Amino acid sequence: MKPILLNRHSPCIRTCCAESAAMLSSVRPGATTRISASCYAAAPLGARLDGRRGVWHVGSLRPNGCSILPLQRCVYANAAPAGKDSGGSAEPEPAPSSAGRRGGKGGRGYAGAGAGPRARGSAPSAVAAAAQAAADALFTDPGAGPLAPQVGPVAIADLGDGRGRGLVASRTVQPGELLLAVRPLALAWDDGLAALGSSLAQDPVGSEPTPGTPIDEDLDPDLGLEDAKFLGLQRQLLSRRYTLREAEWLASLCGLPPVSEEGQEQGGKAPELPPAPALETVLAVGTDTVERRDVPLPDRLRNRDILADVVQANAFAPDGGCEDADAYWARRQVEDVAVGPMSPDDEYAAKVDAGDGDDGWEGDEEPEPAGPRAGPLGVWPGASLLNHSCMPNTVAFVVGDTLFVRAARKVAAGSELTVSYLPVGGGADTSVFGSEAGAAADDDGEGAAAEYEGGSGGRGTLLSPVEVRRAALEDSYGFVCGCGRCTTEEGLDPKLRALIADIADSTQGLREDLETALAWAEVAPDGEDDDEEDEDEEETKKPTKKKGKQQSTEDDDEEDEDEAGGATSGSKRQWRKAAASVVSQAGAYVELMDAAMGKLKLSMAEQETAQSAVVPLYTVLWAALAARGEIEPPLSEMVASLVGSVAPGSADHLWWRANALETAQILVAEEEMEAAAASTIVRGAKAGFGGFKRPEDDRVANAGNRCSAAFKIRYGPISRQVYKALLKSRRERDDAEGEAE
Ligand SMILES: C[S@@+](CC[C@H](N)C(=O)[O-])C[C@H]1O[C@@H](n2cnc3c(N)ncnc32)[C@H](O)[C@@H]1O
Repeated sequence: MKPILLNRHSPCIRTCCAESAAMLSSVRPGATTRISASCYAAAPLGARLDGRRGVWHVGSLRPNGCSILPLQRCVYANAAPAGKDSGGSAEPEPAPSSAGRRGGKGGRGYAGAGAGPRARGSAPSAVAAAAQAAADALFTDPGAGPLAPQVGPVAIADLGDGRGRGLVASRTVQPGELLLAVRPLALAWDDGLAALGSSLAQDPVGSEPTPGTPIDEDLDPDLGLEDAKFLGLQRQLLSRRYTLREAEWLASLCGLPPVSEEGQEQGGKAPELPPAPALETVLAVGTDTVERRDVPLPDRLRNRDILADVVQANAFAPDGGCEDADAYWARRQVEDVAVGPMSPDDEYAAKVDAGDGDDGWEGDEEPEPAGPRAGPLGVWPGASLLNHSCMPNTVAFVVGDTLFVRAARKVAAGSELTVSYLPVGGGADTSVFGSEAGAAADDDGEGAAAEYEGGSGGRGTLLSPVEVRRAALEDSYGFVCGCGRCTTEEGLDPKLRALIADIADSTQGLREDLETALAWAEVAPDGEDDDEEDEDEEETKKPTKKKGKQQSTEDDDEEDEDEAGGATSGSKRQWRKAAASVVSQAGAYVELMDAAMGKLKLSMAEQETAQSAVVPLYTVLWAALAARGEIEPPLSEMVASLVGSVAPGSADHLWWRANALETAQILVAEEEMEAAAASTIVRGAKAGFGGFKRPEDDRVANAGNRCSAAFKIRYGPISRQVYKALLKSRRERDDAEGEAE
């Protein structure tokens, strides 16, 4: 069997791996597929990681061409039909482009095109057989696969107490479990908005809504991105055609009774959860292979105010499944560390794959990677019944245009399933209604809490204190959040609350101080050694950030005195002092917090709430330590970036969370082995064998700390139990895999 090689820099394979792992089943049985070394999601399919070099053996065949996530820069792996050997090192036909439907992006070519042969041996037959069975189960056993063709253990419930309807778990749900997979009623991507603006201006919505006024009336040339998205959704709801089920859902979201096929009202019948889309539908984004859409928007819904309300109350802005450009490049770096730098062939293939649809090399110019895009704003039936909590137990993210909702922790049978309407903060702008609700906190402008920026540019976030979160939610949705975290936070000891508010205020100041420090670092020399002579002026101008060795504050001051004068040493001195000051202030707050929490005998819930309230402080502290070179980059940075960049709630994500430390250990061990080979003699002579501190200890701890911070930033507080559950499920999976092999 000839191998098929996928590009190892195919981000979506990892990012959305729980869903896209299914795509691996499209590869020829026994084929060798080379993808990211960290695509652990493939394991449940029976794929096996070969060593640590990113080679997977996959053992299943889907006769159809597979095009995972055509919106992103994904691999198209068109396996030849069963029994038909393509007769070479994988030259599948180009996958049909569906990306052109959105924002004019073209399809992508086969990732391996032009990359040359990178064949590995075929998979051992036992592994291939196991993989085949596992992959087959994905399609034949409704409960087995990540895209099982039914909705997860979810039921609609009338909750009372002012929260209206909601979703509850119909049985105990494990962390990471898929709860919903839903296709949208309307969807707006950032990159489609320019088109939306001009199309709204030139092509007003055809049929004038009655009895409301045309949506286009709101259009003005300075329309902001968020408003344009909301208008775009209204326009789509107005002008598109629906399946009967969708029309019923829309009516239900409008608070109107559903209509039968003959147009009769069906008096208050509660909507059923929409069935999960078939795998083929999810993969072939934008096509309607399951149900025909032939119902126009019912006249009674042709009302601008009604549609505006539907959008306002029900639109989600979940994670797009692929991360933003920074995280994408950060991950590329990590991959380089993990599997070695790309060969020129691979680099070329990755660029083509990430580019705008060329599937071959044309001309001299290299195609530029397009970079992943942010998530869309959309209305998804079913998921629109999820109520908010500041300690949500689910996360939502988009693959293609399908919204996936997964459990972020264990949920007991009968408990309500919740999601956060606020962005999580800390720069990871994963949110449901993030921009709207977040912006509301800006206007509030009152008191210390309102000034607190919560790590997300002045917006109320999941990490903001209770007052800010509540103000944002009340402003946007008109409810006062009474979730467990809000009530716990309210009930905290007044002194501790005051301390948290104080810390929240100070964090923004510290963040600014750190920025100042980093600005100084930009102009400081890039010398390895602090007592070196200043570099020449050319070097001084280089915009580099100092990431040097560990250095105490006292040493800094002493050595500053020794330095030659002038702008260079001045910059260096300023940078060190500013960073040292941030470290010491943030450190003092952390100690205060620890002391306060130690004195008050807090319950677990109170501890978690208090800790989550100061996560932004920790972020600043880590950044300041890194700026001073006290956390050794790049490892801790890279592990944290990686953890932060995968789709929240995906199996990949949960895996990374639970195994960050282990990952760091592997990376460090690898690095250390290499370093040791080079410097055993020197180190042995300096410290004596066994006499020196193993350098990985701190670095692993740092990586672990940063990962759990990233976890908190995404999810809010996480209990020990959940963390244990994740580790346990990981261990169980490892054991099962071990036995299978
Ligand atoms: C996306 S809908 C959720 C489903 C809604 N409960 C229903 O019955 O259709 C959003 C609306 O639900 C209500 N809601 C959501 N979370 C809530 C909470 N934690 N407390 C009170 N009301 C909430 C608010 O009225 C909000 O505008």
